[in-house]
Amino acid sequence: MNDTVQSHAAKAPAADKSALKKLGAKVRKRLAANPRVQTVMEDRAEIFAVGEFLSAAECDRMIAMVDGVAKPSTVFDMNYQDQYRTSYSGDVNFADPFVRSINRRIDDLLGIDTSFGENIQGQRYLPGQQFKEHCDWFYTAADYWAEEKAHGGQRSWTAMAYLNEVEEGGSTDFTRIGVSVPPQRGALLIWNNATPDGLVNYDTMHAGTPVTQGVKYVITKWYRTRRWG
Ligand SMILES: O=C(O)CCC(=O)C(=O)O
Ligand SMILES: [Fe+2]
Repeated sequence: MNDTVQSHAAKAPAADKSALKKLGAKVRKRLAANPRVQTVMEDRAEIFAVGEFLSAAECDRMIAMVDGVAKPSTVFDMNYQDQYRTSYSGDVNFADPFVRSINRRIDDLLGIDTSFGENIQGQRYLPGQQFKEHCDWFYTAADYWAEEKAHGGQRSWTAMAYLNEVEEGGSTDFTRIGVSVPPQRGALLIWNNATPDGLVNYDTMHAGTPVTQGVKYVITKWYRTRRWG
């Protein structure tokens, strides 16, 4: 455990615990009933995948949109200058009918109220770029938490789609549990950021490892525990 994590664990109350527990159970049940959903891991962290969730044509269309919005990434106070997340990112236009249809499909797959979902974010990694180890859930001891708490609360599930094959590197590594997912065009990776009890799950720590050759495109959608925005 690093210092940040340790101080968080000491100070953090279990924010949105019952909502996270409920949403965990609801989505878990829905995914289990879907034969397209593969289980990547389910004990220390709940991680699932759906192959060919997006068609090649949909991936290409999304890639063009990501290229249109990608700028240096910022992750709250850990910003681009810190070299923490060096990929370029940006929200794709949520009002675009194509983006709305992809949004609906992800909402429907997970069975989460569409109002809980943040806007889809696109990311592009060039050689050498990465997103270092992090958790998608919020540190409730951090300054940004008051704002996030008022706008949807804790993050519950993450859904991330790979839009292209990467020549080399760029896997998504769940660093504490030894799970490494290589980019596969059109595949959707889904995970619960909380434990079945509704506490933030430290075993969901993950990284977008450096791309060493080629380029990597992904879209990410994060869900809250309540209406976002
Ligand atoms: O690009 C990846 O593999 C990981 C991206 C990620 O962790 C995120 O968008 O939260
Ligand atoms: Fe992440």
